[in-house]
Amino acid sequence: MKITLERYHGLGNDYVVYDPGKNELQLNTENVKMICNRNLGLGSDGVLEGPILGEDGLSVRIWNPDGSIAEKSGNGVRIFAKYLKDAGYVQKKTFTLKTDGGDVEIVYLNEDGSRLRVSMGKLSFWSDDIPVTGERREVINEDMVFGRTLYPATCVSIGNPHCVIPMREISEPLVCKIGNYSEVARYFPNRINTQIMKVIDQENIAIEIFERGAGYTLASGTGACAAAGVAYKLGLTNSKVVVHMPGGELMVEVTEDWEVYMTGDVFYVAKICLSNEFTEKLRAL
Ligand SMILES: N[C@H](CCC[C@H](N)C(=O)O)C(=O)O
Repeated sequence: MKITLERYHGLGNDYVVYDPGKNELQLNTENVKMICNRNLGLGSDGVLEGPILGEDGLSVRIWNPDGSIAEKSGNGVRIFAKYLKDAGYVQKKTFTLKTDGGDVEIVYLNEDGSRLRVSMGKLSFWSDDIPVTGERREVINEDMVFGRTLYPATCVSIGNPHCVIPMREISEPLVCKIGNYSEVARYFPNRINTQIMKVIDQENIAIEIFERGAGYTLASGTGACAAAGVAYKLGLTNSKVVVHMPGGELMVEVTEDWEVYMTGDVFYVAKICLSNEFTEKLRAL
């Protein structure tokens, strides 16, 4: 059984693509964790399993490195769209990709598909969509306790759940300190992705990210869309902003009815052929 995967990254948020049409192994929580393990396996911020071919189109399953499945990934769908072009599954300039968190519209902006614009779907601040416990309301600027500190949290779904906290200064240590509590806080039945956000000016924000099921990452597409939506909702920025992250920038645009468009790059790193020994290890999990 020869297993090959393709490694890409979106602004330093790295994924491996696992094509079930080319590989026999059935992915599961345990073998995904082993593949993503940065010491024992390939190391990755997740696995993109697909294309899964259905009557209603192409879909991708998004695995987190802790073995959980995410509804959507912004860097993930850009990377996967590039894979689909590289592997010859898609020739058109634009197409719809299905995810557990809803359909996204992909537009290739250049010849090799390394720059893409994605219609990421609609933002919802409603507690039952995210979800957040308590009576049904929009979760805007609510005091939430993470660790032993109170933070002004605004929560939003873009298919997957996000908590965004505006701050004067942001840093990796700070988002990790908060994220270790917020990810599993009692407010969030499905856990949560956390971004702390610094508003630079009306057209620029910066975020640090602690992802659900992955921890600290250098960039997050859905995190960037969530933060841009929160900044606009709170009246802190215009509807079109550049989101600055440690791994790079994404352009995010929010429409009047809370649809979100994200534009950014991805990069193809390598084809990876697993050793027989590692393949056997995965098959045993
Ligand atoms: N860990 C996230 C999914 C990946 C998000 C991020 N890598 C992106 O680019 O959107 C979750 O459990 O919702």
